[in-house]
Amino acid sequence: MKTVKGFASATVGNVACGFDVLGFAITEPGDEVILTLSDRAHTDSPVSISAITGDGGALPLDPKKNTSSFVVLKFLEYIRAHKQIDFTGHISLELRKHLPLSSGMGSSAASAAAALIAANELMGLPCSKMELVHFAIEGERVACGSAHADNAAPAILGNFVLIRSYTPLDLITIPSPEHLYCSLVHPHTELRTAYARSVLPQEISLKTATQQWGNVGALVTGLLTSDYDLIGRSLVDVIAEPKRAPLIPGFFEVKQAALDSGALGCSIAGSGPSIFAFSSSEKTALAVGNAMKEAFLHSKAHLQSDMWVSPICKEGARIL
Ligand SMILES: Nc1ncnc2c1ncn2[C@@H]1O[C@H](COP(=O)(O)OP(=O)(O)O)[C@@H](O)[C@H]1O
Ligand SMILES: N[C@@H](CCOP(=O)(O)O)C(=O)O
Repeated sequence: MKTVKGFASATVGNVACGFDVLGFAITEPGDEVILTLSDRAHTDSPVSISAITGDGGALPLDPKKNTSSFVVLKFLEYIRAHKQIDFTGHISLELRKHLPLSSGMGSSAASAAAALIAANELMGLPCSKMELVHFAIEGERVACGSAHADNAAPAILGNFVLIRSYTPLDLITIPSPEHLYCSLVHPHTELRTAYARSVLPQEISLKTATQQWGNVGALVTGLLTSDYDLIGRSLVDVIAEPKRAPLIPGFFEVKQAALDSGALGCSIAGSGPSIFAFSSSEKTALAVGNAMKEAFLHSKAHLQSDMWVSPICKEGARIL
């Protein structure tokens, strides 16, 4: 018997203007996956889920439906076909969820990334982290019906990740400026990723497109040059935020509270309902996060929320 524990932290997809093409990882919180390898096949499937904690019983135990076990199945198929590793044993998977579901914090991606980093360790590191991203993206298709990489890629790789192309997959990791901090606030309500995607327009005007890609280029430039003002000016989303903000009670009050407290910029984390803000110091990020929590509480919905302040995670998914 051999046991390995993997960890992957929360991620923020889109990063305002980068819908489906930009995301970053924070350091905490995250999901843990414990894999136990045994020589004998216990069931027809080479992977089974022994336990899930922290999900309130919401997640599927079927190994083909839970993102954590599904990606391990895909990983085993891949190393058999491309790495000449024919796995004949059994892997028992325990998932410990510390990320809230349907939160905008890349919950399904974190489960998948933690499982993949553990499986790769268990099988003797046959794949690079970049190879593992492919399986994590397929896990997103199982979780919410779309194979978007802006949570999956940073969950595995850390840092900021720009997805230049999906076919073929072309990912660029972008280092974070030294003094960039994220305030992430999760209101106690759910917004399913699949639904939040269903409200988006299928077509946009040329004017809207030029605004959006101008900001993506400026945001990437700001990150690469540590230009904090440019980062803040670039956090403008004219595609998803206008459609999704009405789905988040108190969004506009929370965003204004963040900016009034010194945030560089603020927008929806992923597909929401969480909201993130960037600051150029940890002290400001803490003040911004607290102001955002207060704004949720005093909004019409009187929402309680959880708040984290974090630098950008540079390591990505890792073994504990
Ligand atoms: N292991 C898993 N962890 C989280 N969500 C999962 C998992 N397996 C399946 N899902 C489903 O994935 C969907 C996407 O939600 P989730 O990823 O939690 O949202 P977000 O990415 O906004 O945090 C949810 O409907 C959830 O039930
Ligand atoms: N690009 C995706 C990001 C979804 O992030 P999640 O954390 O809410 O799953 C989208 O905007 O749908």
